[in-house]
Amino acid sequence: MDDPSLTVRAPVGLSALSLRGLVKSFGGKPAVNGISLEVPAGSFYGLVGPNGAGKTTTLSMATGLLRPDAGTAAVLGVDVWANPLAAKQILGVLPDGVRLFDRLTGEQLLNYSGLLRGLDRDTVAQRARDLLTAFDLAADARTLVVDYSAGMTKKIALAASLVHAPKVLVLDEPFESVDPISAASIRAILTDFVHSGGTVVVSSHVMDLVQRMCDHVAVVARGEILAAGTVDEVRGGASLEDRFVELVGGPGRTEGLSWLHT
Ligand SMILES: Nc1ncnc2c1ncn2[C@@H]1O[C@H](COP(=O)(O)OP(=O)(O)OP(=O)(O)O)[C@@H](O)[C@H]1O
Repeated sequence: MDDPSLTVRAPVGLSALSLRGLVKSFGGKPAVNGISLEVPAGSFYGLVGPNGAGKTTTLSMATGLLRPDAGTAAVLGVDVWANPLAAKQILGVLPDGVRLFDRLTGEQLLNYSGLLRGLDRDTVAQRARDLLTAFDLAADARTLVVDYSAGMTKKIALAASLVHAPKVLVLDEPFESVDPISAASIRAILTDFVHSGGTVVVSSHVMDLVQRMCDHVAVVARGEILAAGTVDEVRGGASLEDRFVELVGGPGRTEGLSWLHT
């Protein structure tokens, strides 16, 4: 953290997200194989792993979107599956492959999301305007979400996940399809959120971004956690990217594609 005065105000020792022994199989094939993870309150936590590692499956179980075969998930001590309404009040979620009510305009979608969360009309209208401005979508507030680009859709979904002022944000690939200027402003919004006492968990494939942005990281592969801790602990003096490759295994073989050579 750049400014030492911006200390995290979360209760000491309380996990923002506590995953214990999460298991999920699809058609008998294990996707998540007993994942346990403690995300400290006030941390900016990165979840990295190769394609198909089980990141989305884990985050879906952690946020009440996919029922685990076994294991538990709790947000700030509230069990996500035993007490879903209370958990969802303190959680903001950007799911993978965002499915939105895309026949609404961006502004209507934010208003709808806020009203669903029980906010009053005036509060929600003000927050919707603030979020549209913060995500550089004010000019497209009256455009249908179905007509948004992929990056704009990601941004409006992220804005919708914030409208009820959650305490813990779980974001699956928030930077995918987002241009560099928007990515920088999203990073600033998330960093500010953490500095004010919130917790952010992001999955990402971009190691450099995770190394710069996050203070903690977990490396997932084949449905298991290979390493977890502060970014410095996990990378152990190397770059996160080199450490990732070392943990997960090197690049695949390309010899079989000789027919592609010109
Ligand atoms: N609904 C589903 N039905 C069947 N198999 C699934 C389903 N969802 C995920 N899987 C399988 O579970 C495994 C983990 O997938 P998951 O989407 O969690 O990985 P990921 O780490 O998020 O990958 P990526 O980085 O490519 O998004 C994969 O083998 C995937 O094929």
